[in-house]
Amino acid sequence: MTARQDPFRTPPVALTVAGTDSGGAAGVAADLTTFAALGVHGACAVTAVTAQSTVGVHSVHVLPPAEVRAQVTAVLDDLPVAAVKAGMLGSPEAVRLVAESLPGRPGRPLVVDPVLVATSGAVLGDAGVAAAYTRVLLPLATVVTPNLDEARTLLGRDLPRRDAAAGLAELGCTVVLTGGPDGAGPSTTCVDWLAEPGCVPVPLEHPVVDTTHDHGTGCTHSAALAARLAHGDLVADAARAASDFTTDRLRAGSGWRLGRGRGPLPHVHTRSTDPSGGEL
Ligand SMILES: Nc1ncnc2c1ncn2[C@@H]1O[C@H](COP(=O)(O)OP(=O)(O)O)[C@@H](O)[C@H]1O
Ligand SMILES: Cc1ncc(COP(=O)(O)O)c(N)n1
Repeated sequence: MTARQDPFRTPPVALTVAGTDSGGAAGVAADLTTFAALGVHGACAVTAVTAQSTVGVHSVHVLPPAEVRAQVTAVLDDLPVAAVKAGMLGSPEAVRLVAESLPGRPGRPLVVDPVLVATSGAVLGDAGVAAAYTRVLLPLATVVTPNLDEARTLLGRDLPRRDAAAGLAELGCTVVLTGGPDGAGPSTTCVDWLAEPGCVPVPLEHPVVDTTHDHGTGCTHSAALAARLAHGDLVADAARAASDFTTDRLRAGSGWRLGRGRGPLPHVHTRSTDPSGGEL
């Protein structure tokens, strides 16, 4: 029996270090609801407060590093954190803080979603943040989950998806390069590339979901990956499960109509669309 089927079992704990989204779609909101959906207790350290909605990002307020450190320390002092997810960090200082306090290691893997630009195009991490990710944090991450634009910015080169995934894996972390629909004509398949250091990259394919409720998709995917690692999955299994969970939730939300722009995914509000009824 899994943790989700047995609500009386003490769940594993995952910590997200990320920004808030006032619209409740991305960042800390997506992470905590995804953790809950996958039978994990979520703790959080907030790095930035954003005024944002389904339409776009209106303002960003990055918190002082000392406030982020205080939250991380409070959680680590008390709770048995089994996995960490870093989302929007917002400043090079916060990137360094995560590297110092929460490096990936056996027993406490670190998933880094290197958030630089929101779906709406707003900048959530500048060139200094990108440089700190590459130099300081990615070598200490267990898994990194950039989209293609983020991977190209981090590498400073325009490469095809597979090569970008392999290039980042050379830093010593496993990479899941996420790929929503390409935009280059109608496509029925999304391909994420899984690149483990020293191994040939493997494509993880799943069907494209036609939906306007996709704000926070990358956050959902990386939080699901951290949740599965908190349950003890191997990285490759966690990556596949994260992809399945995200697709299932995109499908479940495709009939929702919330907001005037790109709406949130339903992490806990609707039944699984997985026909096998399997535990995602
Ligand atoms: N429309 C979609 N249909 C199916 N899967 C999708 C869709 N959009 C994104 N995904 C999947 O969601 C996950 C997060 O991807 P992505 O959208 O690239 O993240 P980000 O929000 O960081 O750009 C990946 O597994 C990706 O393949
Ligand atoms: C606080 C915060 N963190 C992350 C994202 C990225 O999510 P998306 O790529 O769906 O805009 C976001 N918009 N806001």
